[in-house]
Amino acid sequence: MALTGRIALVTGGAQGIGRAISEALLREGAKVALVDSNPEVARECRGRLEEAFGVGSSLFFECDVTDWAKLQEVFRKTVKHFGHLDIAINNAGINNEKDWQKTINVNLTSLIKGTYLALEHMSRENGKDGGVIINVSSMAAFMHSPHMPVYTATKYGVLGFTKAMAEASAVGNFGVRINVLCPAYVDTPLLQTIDEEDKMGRYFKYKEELRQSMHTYGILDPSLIADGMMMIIKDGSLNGAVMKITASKGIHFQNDEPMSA
Ligand SMILES: NC(=O)C1=CN([C@@H]2O[C@H](COP(=O)(O)OP(=O)(O)OC[C@H]3O[C@@H](n4cnc5c(N)ncnc54)[C@H](O)[C@@H]3O)[C@@H](O)[C@H]2O)C=CC1
Ligand SMILES: CCCCC/C=C\C=C\C(=O)C/C=C\C/C=C\CCCC(=O)O
Repeated sequence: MALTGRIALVTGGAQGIGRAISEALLREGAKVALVDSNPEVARECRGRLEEAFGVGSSLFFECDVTDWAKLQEVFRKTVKHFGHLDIAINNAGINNEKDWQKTINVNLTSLIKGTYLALEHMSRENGKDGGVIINVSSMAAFMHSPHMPVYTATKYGVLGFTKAMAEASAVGNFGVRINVLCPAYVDTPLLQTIDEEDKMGRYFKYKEELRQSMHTYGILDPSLIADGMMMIIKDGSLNGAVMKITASKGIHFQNDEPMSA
């Protein structure tokens, strides 16, 4: 997929991984709608992106992805403004083991809603031209960390939902490729939550173990995650792909064993 003139929507786009992919897309000539709930980081991000890529290239929406009506409006306004939608990246995510229901709501429920909204605007079923969706999971979907059980559960959920949806898209001829990305630790403000008792709850006491785990497995640069996303966006053969990105193996794919009866 050539990216000039393509239209992308990125949730959690103003910081960390979301910002890195937004910048990569803009560099290659795409136009990007950035959706973020944090007005401060969004303001800073907006200034930088408009300076670097021009005022018309990006759109900013202050929106909490858990607000269903607002999220619907954001997709509608993006399509109205740019004319259509080609790429949706459901990236917004949090770590909050204390308010764990919020973690499920942001990381899983809202990602499912984001996927359905993206399909509404891209699927051939709705008379649209197709596109690509990337859902952001984590290596936590493969690692069973005892210090982040609900976060881990949401990332397992994202993995399973996305694989099932990819097959639904193939079977239903939606014309939309749906893939999942599973990074290991990435150098973003999310990692700092291990020092926040109100986010870690009963697992706060394990923060040194988590720090040690980061040391053991390494911490990736967000630009590498953006590189992986760009590979998925550009490779038209990928649907249902599970891309892992780790310090030890770099960008690689998970291959499931075929099920036997
Ligand atoms: N940083 C890491 O080590 C890893 C992160 N991930 C996943 O990557 C995704 C992005 O994470 P990071 O960039 O690291 O986090 P981050 O905390 O640096 O950035 C997340 C962005 O999402 C926004 N956001 C959070 N809740 C939101 C909501 N309810 N509605 C709208 N926007 C919201 C934040 O304001 C922020 O701008 C998450 O899904 C995370 O679980 C996956 C593997 C590793
Ligand atoms: C509740 C505690 C959270 C603390 C850290 C915050 C965010 C973590 C984000 C992740 O998604 C990272 C998850 C897992 C990575 C773990 C190991 C990767 C090892 C991969 C390898 O090299 O084999």
